[in-house]
Amino acid sequence: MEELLKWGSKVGINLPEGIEFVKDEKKGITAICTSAKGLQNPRISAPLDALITGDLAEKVFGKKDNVLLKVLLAKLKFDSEPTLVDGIDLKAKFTPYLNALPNVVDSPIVWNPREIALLDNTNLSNSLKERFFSILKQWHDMIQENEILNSVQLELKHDIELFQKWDQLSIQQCYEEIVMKTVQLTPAHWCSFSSFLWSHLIFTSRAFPEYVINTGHCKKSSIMLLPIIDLLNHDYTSKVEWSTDNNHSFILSLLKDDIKQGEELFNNYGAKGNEELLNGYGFVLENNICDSVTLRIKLPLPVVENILKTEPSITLPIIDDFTTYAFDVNTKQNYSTKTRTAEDYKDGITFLLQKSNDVSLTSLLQVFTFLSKHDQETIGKSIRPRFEGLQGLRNALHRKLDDLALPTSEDDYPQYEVKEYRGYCAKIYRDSQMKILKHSLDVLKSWEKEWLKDHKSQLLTMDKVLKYDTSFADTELSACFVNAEEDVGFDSTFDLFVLWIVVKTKNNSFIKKHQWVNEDLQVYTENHKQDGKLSTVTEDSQAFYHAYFPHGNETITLDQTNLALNFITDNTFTRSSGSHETILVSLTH
Ligand SMILES: C[S@@+](CC[C@H](N)C(=O)[O-])C[C@H]1O[C@@H](n2cnc3c(N)ncnc32)[C@H](O)[C@@H]1O
Repeated sequence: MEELLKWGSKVGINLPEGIEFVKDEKKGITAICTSAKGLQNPRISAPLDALITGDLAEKVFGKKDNVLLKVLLAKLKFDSEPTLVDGIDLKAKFTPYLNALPNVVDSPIVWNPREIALLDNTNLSNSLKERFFSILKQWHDMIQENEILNSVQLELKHDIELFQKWDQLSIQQCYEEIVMKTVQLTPAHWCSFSSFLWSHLIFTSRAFPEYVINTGHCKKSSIMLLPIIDLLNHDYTSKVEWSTDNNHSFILSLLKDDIKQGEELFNNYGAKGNEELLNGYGFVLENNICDSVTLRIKLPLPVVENILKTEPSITLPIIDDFTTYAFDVNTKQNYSTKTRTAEDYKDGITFLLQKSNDVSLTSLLQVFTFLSKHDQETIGKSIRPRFEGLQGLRNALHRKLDDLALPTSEDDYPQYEVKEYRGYCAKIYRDSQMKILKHSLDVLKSWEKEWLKDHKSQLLTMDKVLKYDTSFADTELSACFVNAEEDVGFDSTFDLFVLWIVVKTKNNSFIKKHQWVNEDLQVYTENHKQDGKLSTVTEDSQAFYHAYFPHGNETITLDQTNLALNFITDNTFTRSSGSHETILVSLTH
């Protein structure tokens, strides 16, 4: 560290008095205020010449590009030969910085198989191979495309073959064949994938946007490294400003005028959840108020097209709407779906559930409502699809929550050790994901309770039917089964509703309180006269009829059962919680 600070002052990095860099077991290097008087709005600045930017990559490899910048860092770190730019050896120039960079960033990308097993059933584990491949592909495509790097291809044969047989590789092989060389800093070649992976993680965990010093003259996505400034750890409450001057220096200002002795100085990497922090930076925050659960829903593109066309008010975000870089303090920008087409959703619709707001939950519910809607129902007016959508969403969240509670496969990999810190990160990440899901389920439950209350007069439960329609309960139902050889049991309130409709229409005996059901039935039959829906007996209706009347029934026909079953299917929802109660919703009431 001393060497790095000495180098920093030589190259013009300006650090205020009263800051000491101290090693912390969990956070690595931390910047601590040592001044008895405290620090007031301290600023750290670094001149352009002390930075590692895409311009250097361009001078070495002929093109300014983030991937080539990562290759440059790998070259400086692992190539024993000098890297000359304008007569200066960059390797020698940046040695103190290169030596101070962490050997390993604790991203799950470089965890061993046992550690990865601790993440079983989380998003991070489910997408690990996909993310690993996208880094490998970045490296592979760059090697193929760049003429200067073409010359080293022969030495990269092993890694290129790994790329080619990627589909057959297990996580364990990735670890053994690639990652071990990365974490042990023993890549076969400076341009190998193992060295690229080290560099890639250095960039994901500590890069800054170049546009701060080069506004309008670089791509928005261009990144760079800022020695010493990048030693500051993350706190999402820290107020900071990133700026520049006429000489393109980078200036980090901490907007806090009372940093006390012993306090840590923080940068702010943005409002990031633990998934993003763990994946890109290798750490998590306990009680992270920015934490979220990412839900990706893949729908057939014609369905997406239909939503975009008919329900433009439904918000359909994609992952890019949330992707933030190390440098985006203003995360979760506003996004507009107006100009999107179904093709934009080929990788799915992405929602980020958070405890702090219900925005995503509301949008998700709209999507589930849309998916539950029949042709004659509308999103705004019909309450049945809203209730059914809520049940569908609740089921989906429950499944995710249940998956997260399953035991992991950690014991399958006894040959590997678990690093305590990684075990800790996995636990905090998983627990927080579960807490957010439970919170969302609680919110859905409270919404359902509210709606049930608000729409009480339009809803009918079997309990209420049995309570008021005493003739059905006492005689009409049993009369249907007088010839049954065995006692008949009713599987569900859904089935009872179908039988109720069958019996009441046959006997024309709806009680006054339930006349609206009779009216709804007329409307329903009328609505479906044109489309022929009711003229074909469905397989479900046949199965229902044969289950209850295996030897037929003298007074109840298959056609009547078909009408009742269709009516009940289309006009009820079944609660997913507890009793799985079916509730009839009025069309006209
Ligand atoms: C930009 S660097 C900060 C300097 C770093 N501590 C070092 O030793 O080089 C980012 C890395 O610091 C660590 N880090 C930053 N903020 C942290 C925090 N709030 N808690 C734990 N680790 C943190 C993580 O290892 C992360 O990858």
